[in-house]
Amino acid sequence: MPAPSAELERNLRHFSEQSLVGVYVLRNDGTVLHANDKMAAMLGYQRGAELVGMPVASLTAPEDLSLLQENMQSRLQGDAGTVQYSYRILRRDGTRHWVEVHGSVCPHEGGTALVETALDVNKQVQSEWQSRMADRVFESTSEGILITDAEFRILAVNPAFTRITGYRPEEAMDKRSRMMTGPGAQAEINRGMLERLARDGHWQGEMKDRRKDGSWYPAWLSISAIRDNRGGISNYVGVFTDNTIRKEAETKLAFLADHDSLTGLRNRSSLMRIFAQQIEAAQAAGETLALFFVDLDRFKTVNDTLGHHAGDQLLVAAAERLREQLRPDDVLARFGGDEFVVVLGGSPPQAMIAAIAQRLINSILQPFTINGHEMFISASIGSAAYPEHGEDAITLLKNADIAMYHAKDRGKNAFQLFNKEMSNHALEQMLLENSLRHAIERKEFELYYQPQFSAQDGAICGAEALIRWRHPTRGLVTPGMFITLAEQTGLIVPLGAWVLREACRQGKAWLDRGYQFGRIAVNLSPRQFSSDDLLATIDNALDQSGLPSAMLELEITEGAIMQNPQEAVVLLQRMRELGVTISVDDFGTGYSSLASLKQYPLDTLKIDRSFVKGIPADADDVAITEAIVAIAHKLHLKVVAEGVESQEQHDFLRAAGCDMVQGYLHSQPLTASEIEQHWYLGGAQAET
Ligand SMILES: Nc1nc2c(ncn2[C@@H]2O[C@@H]3COP(=O)(O)O[C@H]4[C@@H](O)[C@H](n5cnc6c(=O)[nH]c(N)nc65)O[C@@H]4COP(=O)(O)O[C@H]3[C@H]2O)c(=O)[nH]1
Repeated sequence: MPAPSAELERNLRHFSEQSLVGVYVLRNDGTVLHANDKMAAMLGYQRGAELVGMPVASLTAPEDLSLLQENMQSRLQGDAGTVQYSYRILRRDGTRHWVEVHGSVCPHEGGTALVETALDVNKQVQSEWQSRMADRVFESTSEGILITDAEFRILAVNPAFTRITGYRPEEAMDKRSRMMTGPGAQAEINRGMLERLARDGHWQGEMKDRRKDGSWYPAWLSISAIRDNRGGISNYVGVFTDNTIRKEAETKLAFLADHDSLTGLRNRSSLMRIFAQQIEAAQAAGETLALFFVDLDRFKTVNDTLGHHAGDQLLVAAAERLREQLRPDDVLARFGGDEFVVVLGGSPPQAMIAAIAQRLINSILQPFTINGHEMFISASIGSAAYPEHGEDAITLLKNADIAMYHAKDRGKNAFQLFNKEMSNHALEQMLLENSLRHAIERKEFELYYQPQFSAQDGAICGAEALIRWRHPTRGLVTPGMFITLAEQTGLIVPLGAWVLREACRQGKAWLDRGYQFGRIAVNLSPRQFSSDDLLATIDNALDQSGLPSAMLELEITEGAIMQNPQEAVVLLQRMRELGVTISVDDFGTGYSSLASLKQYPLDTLKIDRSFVKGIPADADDVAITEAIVAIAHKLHLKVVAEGVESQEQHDFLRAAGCDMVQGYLHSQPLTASEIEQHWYLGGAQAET
């Protein structure tokens, strides 16, 4: 073949430079011999000349290099004349770009050169890829998708649409979408769905849709409007899910929050809310209400002898019997354990109240068959009426409880209406004891914390844990009302163990969150102090919580030590060996001689509130306080003054050398979250 004339070669070069496709010629060693400007532009360079001499490998995405090399080899070996293939070039900025190449060979200096014309197909490849992906999403997503025209006539649906609605694509095609326009959607259309779509191009909300089998279900639907070139809406794309399961879960959760999981009756907290609303409504309408407090007699015996499972079955059956005796709008709640509460509205007359109570009692008297055993129990019912026996839920519940107690006292299986003579002290105590027995398992106790501050510089150095009882009918009860009773009945032992566990748990939680609060002080009552398992209880509380033992301070009253001074020495010594610190509470009231103190392993003395109260006016209190501080310091003990209410008391105590102060002047006892706030805000400093 004759060599091209110089003119032809010039023209070819010119043609190559003008070309809209990229052209490059490679030597058989893979370096660039010639490249046009279009090729250079595709690769991110200014001029084709810049590429001359560069190895084609550096202009190719590494993952496609072997493909390129194979194609070059087959041409160089004469196996192929022209080839066509696509690969990714590597641009100057490191990005990749798809090109479609037509490759051939031409003679060059007695050998062969490779000629490549490259077409930029990047956009095309990407859009094909996107459309493949969109197809895959359309096919495989769990959301139903439907595409309609501007009149909501269905053009396409995906498999999930069929799964949710039951309609196959051919059944849905060309029909107007009922979900978007049908009766279930009417309210939304009226509420401006179409305007929203026209204005914002998007709408979402809940639709009622009907499946092929005729059943309705809630669909969470989101519609997007697609516009044509002239800006008009040409299509809608709807994406929806079947909301049934979520709705059911929401309803179930709401139900669980308000109902007792065993019997399905209202629980105590929802009863209190409903009852308060009923009282308000009755007050507005000038109506009366009747409240029953129902307690199953001998339930505990069944539970103890046949086990919890049988007990549970009995409760469910008893609840069902009570429900059968009432009208649907009477309120029936499980108050706790074997106690139920009924509220009758609409001014029930006295005779009717008694008749309904008797019906409830009779229903429980019928034998129950549980696990093949026949069981006989009975019920005692106390009743109180609004507004005659109380104007708020708590008072009415308390009075119905008192009346119930009277019914039990009269030999059980009876109904008793409350009257004012019933509320005497002895009975109150009995009731209190009764509910105290259930209070731990019902988680009715809380700990409050009163901070202790350094008298000298105001820094926080500890907090005393003080128990509170959130009583179901009496509200927040302070320890003065029940600690003595708990002592007398022995309930203080499990209660005290709970206090220890809870205080240690809370202390460790604060520690983990970085609070510097010094020590947590926990009161030990005399009965706890003499209980055999005290050391094990302390050890367990520390062990379970992980609170360092040095951060726990145990407060023992002077009286408790004096009850048995010899044993106290040994016990205190062993407590010390656990690593806790020990303080003597109410110091000055227990007639211990100050001199005898030195035989006890103590860390702190707490000056009783009764002395603090008198200072600085009362000379005796002043003298006692000064003496306690002086001797305590001689014995290397710290002194805390409790019940500090005034600035004068504080100033006096500071001047007397008292180490720490605790009292309303600085802070009331606070809930765990309040005291955190206090530390944070107060920068752990008392203001005085
Ligand atoms: N007037 C006055 N009172 C102040 C002032 N600052 C604090 N107080 C109150 O004084 C009591 C101090 O606790 P305590 O002497 O150990 O006296 C305690 C303690 O003996 C006992 N107690 C409290 N929690 C527990 C506990 O968890 N276990 C045992 N065994 N006893 C506890 O009940 C007692 C009374 O506790 P609270 O009612 O919480 O009463 C707390 C506290 O609220 C003040 O400035 N002025």
